[in-house]
Amino acid sequence: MSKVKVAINGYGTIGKRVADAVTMQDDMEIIGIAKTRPNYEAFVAHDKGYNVYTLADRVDDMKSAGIPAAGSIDDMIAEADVVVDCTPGGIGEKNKALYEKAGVKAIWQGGEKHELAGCSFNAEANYEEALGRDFVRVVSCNTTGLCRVIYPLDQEYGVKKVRVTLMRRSADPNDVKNGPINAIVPNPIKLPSHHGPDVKSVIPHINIASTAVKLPTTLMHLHTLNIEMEKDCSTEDVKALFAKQPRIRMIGQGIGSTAEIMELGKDMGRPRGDMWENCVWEDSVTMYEGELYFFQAIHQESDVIPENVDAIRAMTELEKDGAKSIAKTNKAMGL
Ligand SMILES: NC(=O)C1=CN([C@@H]2O[C@H](COP(=O)(O)OP(=O)(O)OC[C@H]3O[C@@H](n4cnc5c(N)ncnc54)[C@H](OP(=O)(O)O)[C@@H]3O)[C@@H](O)[C@H]2O)C=CC1
Ligand SMILES: O=C(OP(=O)(O)O)[C@H](O)COP(=O)(O)O
Repeated sequence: MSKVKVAINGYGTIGKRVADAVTMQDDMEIIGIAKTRPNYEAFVAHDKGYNVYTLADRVDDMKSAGIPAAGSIDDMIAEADVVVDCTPGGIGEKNKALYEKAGVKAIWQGGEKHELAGCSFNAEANYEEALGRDFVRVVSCNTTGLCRVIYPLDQEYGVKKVRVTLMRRSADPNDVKNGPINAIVPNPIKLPSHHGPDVKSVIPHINIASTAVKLPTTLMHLHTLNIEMEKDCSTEDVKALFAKQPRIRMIGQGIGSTAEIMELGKDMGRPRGDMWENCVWEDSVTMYEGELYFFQAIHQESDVIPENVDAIRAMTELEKDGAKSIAKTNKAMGL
């Protein structure tokens, strides 16, 4: 069977990782990536063997900088079965007409609105909803992290109410433009933050409210969760449930911070030191007066990457069973 042809439009933090994760799969391949300028990321993409495409009026700029551009973004889209749009939030929306015109399937990221795709995706929670669809949005890093813990709890015990505070990294490690560098910023001040409504775009019946702040750190996000459930369960029940989820890692062994989790990712030899799983502190999992409390850390640069691979598989119906796709993706990535 021929491989599904995938194009990456926007080769930044998320795009470069999706490209590498797709390359690790045996049922899909990267036919090209798009960059708007010939910076170091474009050179690395070229050195890795990816065909580099660019905006129609910049093909010559790319060539004169030393990157033999394969053509325009339109040319790339024409070759693809699925485009994974990883352009900055708000830009992807403008590309929808291009994808419709070319009759190509497209995946957007969490920086775009739910309405753009009409289907917000998390592999564990609603894989089946994306089967055969033309347009899907993989929810943001924080929303992905929330769905991964809320969905199994809801399946097992029925979730009555979720209250979550998100302490967000303010910028990615390579981002020299954003901050704060010496402040804690309620973001947004007007509540709730987008994360609660976003969870409902994947699992509509969940009662959830979220608040969020930005902190002067680049490594990871950290969530404090408080969940009420319909059925009784113990601390040990929840730990056991989390431990068997395919994209949750229980954290202990003296790890007391996001910095040490990032060091663990590097020590494990993960590409770029990525941590694709939710990292739940085992000792934080606590049932108190019938309510669940715990901390989890989310690696914003990488947790949505396996979800993008599963979304491609669902949309192209390479695999109808979500659990099988998750297992296949995880195995190929070494997760
Ligand atoms: N970073 C994160 O923590 C996460 C981000 N997301 C979401 O993923 C999406 C992408 O974010 P992220 O990877 O961080 O963004 P980045 O800014 O790191 O990367 C976006 C890339 O898109 C390229 N680009 C800009 N304009 C265009 C264009 N018109 N056509 C093609 N490429 C373009 C830029 O490359 P160039 O140099 O070529 O201009 C840039 O490298 C957003 O929706 C974001 O909300 C989701 C989860 C986590
Ligand atoms: O999807 C993310 O976060 P979010 O779930 O808080 O929107 C990424 O970390 C990007 O967030 P940003 O829009 O603060 O760069």
